[in-house]
This record gives sequence, C-alpha cells and structure tokens, in this order.
Amino acid sequence: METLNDDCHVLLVTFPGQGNINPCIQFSKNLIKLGVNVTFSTSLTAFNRISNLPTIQGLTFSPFSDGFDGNFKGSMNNFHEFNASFRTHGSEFVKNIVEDRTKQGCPFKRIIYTTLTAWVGMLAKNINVPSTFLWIQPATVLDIYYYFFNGYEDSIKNCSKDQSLELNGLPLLSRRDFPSFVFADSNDWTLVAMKEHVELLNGEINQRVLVNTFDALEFDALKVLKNVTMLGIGPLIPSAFLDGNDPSDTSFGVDMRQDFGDYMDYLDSKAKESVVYVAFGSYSQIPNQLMEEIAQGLVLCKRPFLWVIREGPNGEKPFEKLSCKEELEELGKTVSWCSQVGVLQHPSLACFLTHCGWNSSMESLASGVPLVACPIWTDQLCNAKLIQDVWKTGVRVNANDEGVIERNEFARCIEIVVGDGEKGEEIRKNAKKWRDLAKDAMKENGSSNVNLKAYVHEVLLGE
Ligand SMILES: O=c1ccn([C@@H]2O[C@H](COP(=O)(O)OP(=O)(O)O[C@H]3O[C@H](CO)[C@@H](O)[C@H](O)[C@H]3O)[C@@H](O)[C@H]2O)c(=O)[nH]1
Repeated sequence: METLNDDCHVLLVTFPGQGNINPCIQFSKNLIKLGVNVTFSTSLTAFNRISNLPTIQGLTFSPFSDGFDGNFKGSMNNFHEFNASFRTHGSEFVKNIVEDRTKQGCPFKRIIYTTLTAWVGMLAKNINVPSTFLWIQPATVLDIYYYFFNGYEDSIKNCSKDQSLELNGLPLLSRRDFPSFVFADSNDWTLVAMKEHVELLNGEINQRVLVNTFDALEFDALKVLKNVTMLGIGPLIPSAFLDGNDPSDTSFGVDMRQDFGDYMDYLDSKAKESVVYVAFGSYSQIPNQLMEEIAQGLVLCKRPFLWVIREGPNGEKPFEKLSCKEELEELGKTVSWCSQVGVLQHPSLACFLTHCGWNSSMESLASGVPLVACPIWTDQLCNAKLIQDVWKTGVRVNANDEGVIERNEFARCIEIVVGDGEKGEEIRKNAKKWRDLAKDAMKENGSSNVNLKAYVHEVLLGE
C-alpha cells in the first residue's frame, strides 16, 4: 500500500442503497491502497442501519441527515419523496463540508459521485470543485441512456417486442433488454436522474468516467461515449476473492440487515456444486405470485437450495404466505440475509437464481457461478441480456403470454444450468472463463488495476 497523503483527499457521495454502498466501499478501499484518503458520505437512514461500520485507515464516514433519519420504513414507502429530501439535504451537506475543509486549508481534491446522484456532479460544477462520475452498473446501460437522450428516445421507446435495435458498440437489443427506466414517464425521478447524468456527460470533454466493469467484459461498450473516456475499474468486490493480495478483505463490511450466519454449516453439509442459491438483492420486493412460482419451481427441481427471503419494509413475512412451506423446509434453507460474496465462493454452489442486480451479476461472475436470470426492473433487464447472450454464463427465464413466469420455467432453467446437457456444460465452462478474466483484470498489471492507477496518478495526484 502506498503512503496515505492527506493532500489527496476525495469526497465520495452515494445513494443510500445497499447495492450502491457496497461497490462504493470497495472502490474506497481500492483508492486508499493507492494512497488516497476518502470521506464517504450517504444519508443517515442507511448509516443507522449498519451495525458495525468498518475501521479502515484513510476512510472517514460522514453521514448526513436526509429528513427520514431512522425511519427506514417511511423512506421505503415513499421513495419519490425520500429522494427529493435526500437531494435537498445532501446538497446543503456537500456545500458545507466542502467549504469547511477549504477553510481549514485542506480542500477536497475531487468529489466523486455515483449512479442516481447526478445532483452532486451539478453542484460540484456550481461551486467550482472538480468531480468524477463513478457508474456502478454496466457500461452498456450507461451507453443506452446516452443514446436515449442523444437522439434515440423514439427508436428505443417504439422498439417492439419482435424487433431488435442496433446501436453502435452494443449487442442487438430488443424491447425486453432495455433498462425499464427508459419506458417510465419522462417526469419519473429515475429517468430524470439518468437524464441529468447524460447532460453532465454531454458537457464534459476529456474527462474520465469510472465504471464497475472490466475491459475484457465490455470492450466495445466502454468505447461508445466519445467526449469522455470510460475506464473499467471493477469488479468492485472484496479483494480476497480477486487478486488474493489481501486475504483479510472478505466482505464489504457495511450490511444494512442482520446476518445470522447460520447457513455456512448448511452449505458445508452439501455435495460439491449441488445447491441452488436464490436471492433478489437488497431492494426489490418480489410479488407474491412470483415468490410462489419460484418456490414451486424449487420443489419440482428437488435440489437443495439456499434462499434469501427478506422481510418487507412493513415487517411482511413472504415465506409464511407460500403454499409449499413444508416441502421447502425439507428440501433447503431460507435466511433473511447472508454474506452473499461468501456464499458465492462456497464449493457447494451449483447456480444462482438472481434478479441480475449489477453487484450480484459481478459477484457471481467473479466467483464462476452460473446463473438463472430473472430480472425485475431497471438495469437488471439489460444485465440479463448480457448474461444470456453475450457472456453466455446463464439462461434467462421467459414469461408466458399472460406475463407470468411459471414454476416449470424456473425448473427448466435451473435444470439447463446445473444438469448434464451440453448447454449446461458450455454455460459452466463460460462461467469459469469469465471468473478467470475478472481475476486477471484486478491483478497488479490487470486492466482495471492499471486504469485505476492511471486515474489516481494523472487525475488525483497530478492535479
Ligand atoms: O442476502 C444478501 C443479499 C444481497 N447482498 C448484497 O447486496 C448487494 C445487492 O446488490 P445488487 O445485486 O446490485 O442488487 P440491488 O440491491 O437490487 O441493487 C440496486 O442497485 C444496483 C446498482 O446500481 C442495480 O444494478 C440494481 O438493479 C438495483 O436494484 C450485493 O452486493 C450483494 O452481495 C448480501 O450481501 N446478502
């Protein structure tokens, strides 16, 4: 590790979701290894839910009030209002902390802002502080928003179910492959946030945008934006699972839910590559009907499973509503939260039935675990396309004519991925290939490591 240098101190602001905080924490650890100090900020609503913040030299946590402090339930129930409040309070906070540090004679070198917080980039411009955008979804998804807001809105919105759209640098995309936000109302805050990101990018020249991906994974997609340089600096997952240089770095360390740790014995007791792991990230609540079909699909497969079933924001217990509870209890195990990066490394894992959140996608890719892709919304739809058709590390479930993904479909896809057929063999081989390439990217001379070092030396230390 290089010597920490307080002249090189950045402020990192992120949206307060687990799927945002995890990669940002890992990014901070990687910056610190290169001698950069990081002040990490997001809202108190998130911080109040993390029971044990990690102590890392060079990392300072600086949460701010978002108007919903301590009221996680309230924030989840009214997301639009929460985001507006987060943004107003956050803008005040960023202005004040930047001013304070400048007055103290140790100004921030840069503000780093992430997906969904373009307002931080806009504010940085207004107060004349340089900023960098860290995009924590695939480059392909950023490219799609870039095309969407630069002349392709109608072609994308009008792309029908049976049509494919050709966009330079991207695979052929059909309607179901686009991030769902592009079909949202133009006033929807998620689409507005993406528009702000693209407008900021349109106004940049020669800036670097950091992306949680790696060169080999999205070689062409990383070249789509012409006026800025996209740099793959991922996968942003604990380094023990990648370069192995720091065996103690085995978790993000910032879980917002309690991990009871009672599943490793279960995994230990199972045969090699036998367990189906099921999890849908940290945010989406799965509709009851979908839960039931997944449950029945697992019963049909008769394979051991580990299924993360989170409580709803109002304390709902979705497992209790399933009609096949007893059969499920005999076949496998459910938990309310787990250390997913740890679980994905376990030799007993056969496949991961996932919603294709980008962190889950990268974590499984870096662990060589093949996927059954069941995307729900946002980037997950595009991620599923990349998983099935570009990297060929999994299969995507299909809905029937009524839009229902049936139990037989879940069973069919799981069997393809873990069964003896040729397709399963190919998928498992690809999963191992991409795992090795992900690890290569994070090695000393790997592309992501070289890209991050160049950013730190040329942009942060060189300023
Ligand atoms: O039991 C669990 C379940 C999840 N996780 C972790 O939680 C994170 C979940 O992230 P992700 O897979 O990306 O899902 P979401 O939480 O749904 O993430 C949101 O944010 C992502 C980044 O912008 C988007 O790609 C997703 O679509 C969006 O839903 C991952 O690091 C997981 O390892 C655990 O540690 N334990």
